[in-house]
Amino acid sequence: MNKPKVLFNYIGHLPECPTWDATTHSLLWTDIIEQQVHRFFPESEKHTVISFNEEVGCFALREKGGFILAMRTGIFLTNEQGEVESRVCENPNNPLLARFNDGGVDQDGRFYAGTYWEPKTFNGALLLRIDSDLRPKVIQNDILCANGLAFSPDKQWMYTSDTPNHVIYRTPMTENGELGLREIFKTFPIGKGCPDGAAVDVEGCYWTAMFDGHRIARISPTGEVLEEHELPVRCPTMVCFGSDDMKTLYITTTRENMEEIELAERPLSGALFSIRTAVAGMIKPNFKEEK
Ligand SMILES: O=C1O[C@H](CS(=O)(=O)O)[C@@H](O)[C@H](O)[C@H]1O
Repeated sequence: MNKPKVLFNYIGHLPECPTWDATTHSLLWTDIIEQQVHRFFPESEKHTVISFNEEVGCFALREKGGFILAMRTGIFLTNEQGEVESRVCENPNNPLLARFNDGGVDQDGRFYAGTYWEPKTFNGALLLRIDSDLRPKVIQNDILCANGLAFSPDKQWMYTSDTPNHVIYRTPMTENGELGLREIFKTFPIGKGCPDGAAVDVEGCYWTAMFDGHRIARISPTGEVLEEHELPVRCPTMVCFGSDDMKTLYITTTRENMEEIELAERPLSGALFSIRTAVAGMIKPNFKEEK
């Protein structure tokens, strides 16, 4: 089995939302706490950073060029340089209590972004969807930390996870994107790591970062753990597929809330890793707008 490799010499604070840009052959990700979007070109090792005024929980590339970004106070459209063109909507949660976290785009180009209920007092977070008409809809609630968004290749299931609640959910979807009732897909015992950001491969298997669990797991559509890939860090945050054959799994990790003693023991906490996989991953589509 392939071992995870360090992608390049970079240590982030809270890297999330790795996104492969097939047009430029580059990998993007956000560093939520540092309020930045990074881009790395694996061939040339060129690295660029765009800074924002708020935490960027997640983002997607727009079909028209530029980004759709879920920042603490709302969802924004920007150009390629990250300059804000318009605000799509406000954060439907109180932004003083909940920032945006995980998100992405489904195969029909709709953008989803979930929040993180930071006081952790109850499941106060939610999942929001922006369709091509740019109208926001809250599509799910009863979440503590929205995570793990991914879609099955047959478009029948939306997967999500809730990291501190140790659970992966799946929700049936109709052809036009209507969602049914959320159901539990898999739960995880306390102390063995919790499901964080995820991606799906062409066989419909769900690859999840196991936060607090030092590993990435590949889970079959029936919930069986098929593969596990150990990492030299405790907290991977999210994965995405990329490269020309879509057989490279890129992994973000974090050093958020870690003590000096742990950072000394696991100095790669916050680095980006990659693993070559036997099966290709699904392409992450760009966000589609009508106007
Ligand atoms: O996605 C995220 O998940 C983690 C895990 S937890 O909610 O604390 O269990 C969190 O630390 C991180 O800030 C967030 O981006």
